[in-house]
Amino acid sequence: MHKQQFNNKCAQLSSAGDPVSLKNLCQTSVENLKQISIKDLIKKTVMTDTILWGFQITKPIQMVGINFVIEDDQHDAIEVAIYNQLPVRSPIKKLDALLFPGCKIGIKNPYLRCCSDGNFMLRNDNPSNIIIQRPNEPIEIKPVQAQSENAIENEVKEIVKIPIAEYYGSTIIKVTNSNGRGLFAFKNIARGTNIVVERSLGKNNENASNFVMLNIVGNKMNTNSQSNLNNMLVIEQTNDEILRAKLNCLYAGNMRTDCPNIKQIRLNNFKDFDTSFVSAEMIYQIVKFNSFGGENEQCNLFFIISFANHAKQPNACLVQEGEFHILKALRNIKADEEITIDYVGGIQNRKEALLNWGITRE
Ligand SMILES: C[S@@+](CC[C@H](N)C(=O)[O-])C[C@H]1O[C@@H](n2cnc3c(N)ncnc32)[C@H](O)[C@@H]1O
Repeated sequence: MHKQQFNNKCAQLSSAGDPVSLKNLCQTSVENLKQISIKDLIKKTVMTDTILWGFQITKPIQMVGINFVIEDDQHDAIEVAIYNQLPVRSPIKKLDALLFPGCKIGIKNPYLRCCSDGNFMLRNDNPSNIIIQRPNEPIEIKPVQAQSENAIENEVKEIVKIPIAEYYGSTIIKVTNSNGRGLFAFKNIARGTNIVVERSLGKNNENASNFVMLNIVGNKMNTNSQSNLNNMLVIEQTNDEILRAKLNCLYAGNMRTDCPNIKQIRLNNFKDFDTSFVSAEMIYQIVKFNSFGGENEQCNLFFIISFANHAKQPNACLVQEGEFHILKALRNIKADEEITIDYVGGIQNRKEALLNWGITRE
C-alpha cells in the first residue's frame, strides 16, 4: 500500500470510530463520578457515571489510536486505546511527550470493548473523557556512549530505554526482625527489573553526568557534598510540604515502626503525614543514616530507596541515569522477600565504611 493510501486508510478508520465509544461522552465532573477499579469493569459495557484511575506503565504505541497499559491501585493492569487525542501518525516525539510511563490517567465512563482479536481493552473516542496528569516533563534520553565491552555496556543499553518518571514498583515498607524498617517485594520480581525509579531528595545533583553506578560505593561523599545537601534540604523544605513529610518519615529510622504507605505515596497523597518543619539537626541525622554516596562522591538521599537495608549479598543494586536512580533486581526476588543493597560494594575497608550508618557487623 502506498504511503498516501495508508494515511487515507488510517484517517478513515480513525473517523469511523467505535459507535458505542463515540456516543459515550461524559460531561460529569470528576468529583461526581464514582471511582472504580479494573476488577469492577464489565465486558462490553459502558460504566456510566464512573471513573477509573491508573498509572501508565508502558510507553504508548500509535496505530490508528494510541495504545498503552495502565495499572490501578489494586495492581491490576489493562490496555487502553484512545482515539482522536492526536492526529493520526503524529510524530513519536509528540506522543511520548503527551503520554509516558508515570502519568496518572483518569478514564471517565470506561468501556471494556471486545476487539477483533478477542481481547478486551478500554476504548475511548472522546478526548474529554480522558484526564492526563503528568508527574513531570519527560527527560530526553540521550544515547550513552559505551565505554567498554564488559557488563557496564550491557547495563547502559538496558538503562537507556528506561526512566522518564519516578516509579515505585511492587514494593512495600515493613518492619524487619532486626534492622528497623525495610523495603519488601509484594510480588515476585524478575532479575533485571527496575524495581524503583527515584530522584534524590534535594536538588544537589545539577552536575550529575550520565554515568552508571553498578554498585553503591559506600557513604563516602565528601564533606562538601554532604553539607551542601544538608543546607539545600533546610532551605527547600520551606516551600515544600511533601519534602517535609518525607524527611519527617525518615528521621530516627530504626527507632520507628510506622511505615509509609506506598499506595498513598503513588497517589501523591501525603495528607496523613507529619509535615512540620524539620530542624537542621534532624536533617543532619537523616542525611547521615539514609544517604548513599556515588562514584563522583555525590551525596544522594532518597525516600523509598532509602528504606532498603544493607546486606553483604544483596538482591538489588543502585544504578544512576541522569537525574534518576534505579533500584535494580540483581536476581529473582520472591514475594515477601526483603530487598537489600550493598551499601559498601567496592570499598576495601567495609567494616569501617559501614560504621557511617551505625552498622557494626554484617
Ligand atoms: C538507609 S536506612 C535503612 C532504613 C532503616 N532501617 C529505617 O528503619 O528507616 C539505614 C539504616 O538502617 C539500619 N540498617 C540497614 N542495614 C542494616 C544491617 N544490615 N544491619 C544493621 N542495621 C542496618 C542502620 O541503622 C542504618 O543506619
